[in-house]
Amino acid sequence: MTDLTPREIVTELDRFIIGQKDAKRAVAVALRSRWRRKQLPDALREEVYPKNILMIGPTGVGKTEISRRLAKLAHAPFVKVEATKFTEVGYVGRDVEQIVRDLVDAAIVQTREQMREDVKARAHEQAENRVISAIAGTDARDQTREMFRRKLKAGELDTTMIEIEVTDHSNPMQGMDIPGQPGGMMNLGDLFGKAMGGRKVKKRVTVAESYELLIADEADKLLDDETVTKAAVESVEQNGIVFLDEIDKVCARQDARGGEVSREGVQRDLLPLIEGTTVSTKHGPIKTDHILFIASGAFHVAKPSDLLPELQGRLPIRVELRALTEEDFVRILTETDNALTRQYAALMGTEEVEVEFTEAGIKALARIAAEVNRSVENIGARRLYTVLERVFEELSFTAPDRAGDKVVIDEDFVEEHLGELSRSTDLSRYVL
Ligand SMILES: Nc1ncnc2c1ncn2[C@@H]1O[C@H](COP(=O)(O)OP(=O)(O)OP(=O)(O)O)[C@@H](O)[C@H]1O
Repeated sequence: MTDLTPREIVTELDRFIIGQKDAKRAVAVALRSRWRRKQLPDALREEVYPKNILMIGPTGVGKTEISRRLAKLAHAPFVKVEATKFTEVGYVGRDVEQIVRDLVDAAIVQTREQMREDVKARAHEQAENRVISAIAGTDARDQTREMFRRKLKAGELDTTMIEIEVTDHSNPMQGMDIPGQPGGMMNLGDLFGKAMGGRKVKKRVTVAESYELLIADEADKLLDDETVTKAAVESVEQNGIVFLDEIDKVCARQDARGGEVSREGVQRDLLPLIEGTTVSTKHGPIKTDHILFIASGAFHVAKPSDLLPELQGRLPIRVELRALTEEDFVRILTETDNALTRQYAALMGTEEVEVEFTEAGIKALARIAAEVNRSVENIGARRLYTVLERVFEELSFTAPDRAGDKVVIDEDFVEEHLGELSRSTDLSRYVL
C-alpha cells in the first residue's frame, strides 16, 4: 500500500513510460481509491469496490508496463494472464481460479522478500546488541555499551574473539538454500532446525564472523512461513492486481471462424472473480472482492460493448492508449530511467568500450523502428529492442577485443548496420 497521491503516482510512472497520460491517470486514481478505501470505517470499507480498468490500445504501447510499474510502486502482488489461455482445449471453467492461486504465489515471494528486508534491519540491531553483551557482559552500563557500539560500528572489534549462543542448524540439510532465497538467511536446515525445536549451541568466533550467524539467528526468530503466508494472503486480498490481457479476443462476436471453446464462456468464468468470490487455495480461502483487475485489448475487431454487460459494468474506467510515434521512440530511447541507450552503453561499459549516441543516431534508430512497424507489423515499442539488438550485433560480439575504444552511434553507424535491412521488407520481417 502506498500513500502517494495520483499526481505523485503519475510522476513516478513518467520515469518509465512515455506519453499515455490518460492511462497513467486512470491507474493512479484506481490506486488512490484503494488508499481512500483503507481510510474508511470498517462497515463502509467493505462496500467499496475497486475501480477496475479497461485499457484499449494496440500492442506494445505500454499497457502492461504501466500496470506492472504501478504494482511495483504499490508493493502490490501482480500477475499477467492472457484471457485467451482459457479458450484453449483442455481448459474448464474453474481453471480461471488459477489466476488467484498464481497471485498468492507471487505475493508469497514478494512478501518474503519485503519481510526479509524489514527483518534484516531489526535483526542487525539485535545482533549488534548480542555482540556487545558478549564483549562487555550483559550487565554493562549504558555508557560502556555505547562505547563498544561505536567501536563495533567502526570495525575496530572485528577480530575480537567472542562466545555466542545460537540455534544449532547442524543437520544433513544444512546449507541447502531454498531456490530464490539467497543470502542464507533461511535454508532448509533452518526450517528443520526450527521444526525440531532448535537446540542451542555455543560457538567461539570473531566478532566479524559472529555477525552473520547472529543476524541469521535473529531473522529466523522474526520470520516464519506462517507469518509470511498470512501477510501474503492479506496483501492479495487488499492489494492484488491482475492484468488480464487479450480480453477483446474472448468477445463472442469477433469469433467469425466458428467457435471452438466458447469465448463468451471465458467471460462468464472470469466474471465471478471480478465481481468478488472466494477461491480456495492451499494457503486458505482468498476473497477476490478487492483485487484490482486491469483488462486490456486492442479491440481492433470486437468493441468493448461486445463484452458481457455484467463484465462491462465491472470495468467502469475506460482508457485509450495511442499508437507510438517516431517522436515517442526518440523519447523512449533517451528519457526513461531504463532507456535502452543507457542499458547498451552500460553493458558495453563492462567491456571498457565507451558508447556514445548522437542525437542524429537516435533519430535514425527511431525512424527505422517506425518504418519497420509500418511496413512489416506494428509491434509498438517492442520494435526498438530488435532494432537495437541488430545495430549492436557486431559490437556485442567483438567488444571484449576492443577495450579502451570509443564507439559513436551516429547516423552513419546506424545506416551502415541497418539501412539495407530496413529497406527490404522481406529481410526485416526476419531480423528486425
Ligand atoms: N509508452 C512507452 N514508454 C516507454 N516504454 C514503452 C512504452 N510502451 C511500450 N514500452 C516498452 O515496450 C515493451 C512492451 O510494452 P508493453 O508490455 O507495455 O505492451 P502492451 O501495450 O501491454 O502490449 P500487449 O497487449 O501486446 O502486451 C515494454 O518493454 C515497454 O517497456
